[in-house]
Amino acid sequence: MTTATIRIGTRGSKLALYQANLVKSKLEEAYPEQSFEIVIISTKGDKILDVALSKIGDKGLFTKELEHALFGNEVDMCVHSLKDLPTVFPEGAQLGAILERAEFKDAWVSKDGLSLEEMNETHKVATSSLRRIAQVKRINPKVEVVDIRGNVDTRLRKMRDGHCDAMVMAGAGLIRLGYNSEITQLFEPEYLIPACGQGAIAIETRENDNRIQQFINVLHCNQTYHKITAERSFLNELEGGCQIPIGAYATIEGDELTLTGLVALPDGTKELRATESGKSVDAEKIGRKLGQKIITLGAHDILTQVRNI
Ligand SMILES: NCc1[nH]cc(CCC(=O)O)c1CC(=O)O
Repeated sequence: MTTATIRIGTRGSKLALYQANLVKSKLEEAYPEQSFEIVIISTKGDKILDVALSKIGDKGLFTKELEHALFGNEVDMCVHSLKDLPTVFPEGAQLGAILERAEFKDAWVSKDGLSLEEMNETHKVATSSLRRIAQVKRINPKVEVVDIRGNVDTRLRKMRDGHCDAMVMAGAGLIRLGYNSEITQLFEPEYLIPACGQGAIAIETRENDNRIQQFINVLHCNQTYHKITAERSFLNELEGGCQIPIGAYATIEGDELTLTGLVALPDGTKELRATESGKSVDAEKIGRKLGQKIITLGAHDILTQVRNI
């Protein structure tokens, strides 16, 4: 099965490149005769670095230009952090494959090794995710939360330069870039609920592109697919994006999937949680059911309040 060079589209950040190269090397291993290349595409999210992510409010911030390249036949697939992908694909695009999920927990990165619980009014915790802000404030309302942007290296440098005393970041991003030693602690998911799809790498393709689909099938992980389907269907039911404090994580035992979701106020004063389970193959239904359940608990009030801030 050898065809024209297959082009893999990615953002240019170190993390994005790492993920795209991971996909490339797995494909090269599976298809030694086929040639693959990486094509770097810059996105709006890479260009706007001075505005808090939660204020930009654009769902396809890190993905639109990549999809443009996909439709314009400049690339044959796009590699994304699934977390950055809107829950609904644009017409003509689809989730071609999802790699086995790596670390999905959030990590605590503390300059002097203090835990979040040990900190007080003098300590600054940096994160620009409303979901993390809400949960940090719930765990320890004393700390000051400050915004931070930029890639992982920039953030670590900013912390060393005194911008903050600690940060909450996706464990997956740190581990992929070799910063394991910077992780003070991983938060258990039930304590600090991760973002829907966190830690999963997605391959987006053109609909009906059978040639590419055949190549990427070897990368697909069905268990991960069920988990992220449940998490994203929950997110979709709540019409959430990265501007809203929503999180969820699924676990699977045997063929039973359990999904726990969170909707919170960014100041940490109110938080709703709920759990739903069922068969893995019904992941989408479980996500929708959990969304409905959390709405009956009062999620709409929270979401309306957040949108009006
Ligand atoms: N929002 C940015 C983003 N998108 C994906 C990751 C890390 C990798 C992942 O979660 O899969 C990160 C950084 C972070 O949240 O700390």
